[in-house]
Amino acid sequence: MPSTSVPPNDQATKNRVSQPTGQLIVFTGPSGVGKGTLLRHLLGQHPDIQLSISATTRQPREGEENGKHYYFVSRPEFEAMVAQGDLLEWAEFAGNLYGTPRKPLEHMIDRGHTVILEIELDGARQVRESLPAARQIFVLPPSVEELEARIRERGQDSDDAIAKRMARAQIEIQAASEFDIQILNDDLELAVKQLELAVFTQPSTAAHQPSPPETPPQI
Ligand SMILES: Nc1nc2c(ncn2[C@@H]2O[C@H](COP(=O)(O)OP(=O)(O)O)[C@@H](O)[C@H]2O)c(=O)[nH]1
Ligand SMILES: Nc1ncnc2c1ncn2[C@@H]1O[C@H](COP(=O)(O)OP(=O)(O)O)[C@@H](O)[C@H]1O
Repeated sequence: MPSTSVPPNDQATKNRVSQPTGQLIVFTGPSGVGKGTLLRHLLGQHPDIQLSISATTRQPREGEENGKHYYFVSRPEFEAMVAQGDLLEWAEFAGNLYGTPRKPLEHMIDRGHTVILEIELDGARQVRESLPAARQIFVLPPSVEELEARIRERGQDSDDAIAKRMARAQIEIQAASEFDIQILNDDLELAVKQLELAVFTQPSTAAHQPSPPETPPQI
């Protein structure tokens, strides 16, 4: 796959001499499927991979830190970011706004990093339009019942927030086939291995491999 660079949006970027560019990976799946868990394992093994930090109007959960898990902002602050073109993509999810700050992402990609955007379906679709070379991965749950059990077990969302997430989950799961790669998160260890493979395998290389002959060549 060709590397993905974020379109330049200022003069300094346009004037820069050519540098290695990294790849962008979009990572999507219904709330509670285990995206955060899978990424923690992946980043534990590959600390060079960067995770984009989103802006959100959601209230911080217990243990979440501003600037580490999210940039927690007010709705007017978020709307100002949108108006100034500061976000690569953004969407409303379960009553809150979420978006990807453009500048830090450009910086990481330009420095040659692999960067992962953990974002919901609408945002993934926006990135597919603006940066079609970004690899898109979708995580599936073993079942909708198991998904709800995981959200409840996590114990961090109100009943209302869980109901909104479950309603959205049905729509998101139906869109899984739009993504380049689907990973079933049933056995966690297996799913982490599949994620590693999805991130580190270059699909264009595989696509250009000659197919093996059906019968061994005659000598
Ligand atoms: N479009 C978009 N979605 C995001 C962004 N950041 C997080 N999300 C998604 O917003 C949804 C809700 O995230 P969160 O409130 O942390 O809940 P959780 O997924 O249940 O842990 C998830 O599907 C995230 O992937 C972003 O920058 N843009
Ligand atoms: N393969 C798995 N099997 C069982 N439970 C899992 C698995 N993956 C994640 N979980 C659990 O599911 C819950 C939701 O995971 P989380 O990573 O927060 O999901 P997401 O980031 O997609 O919202 C957590 O309690 C987590 O420990």
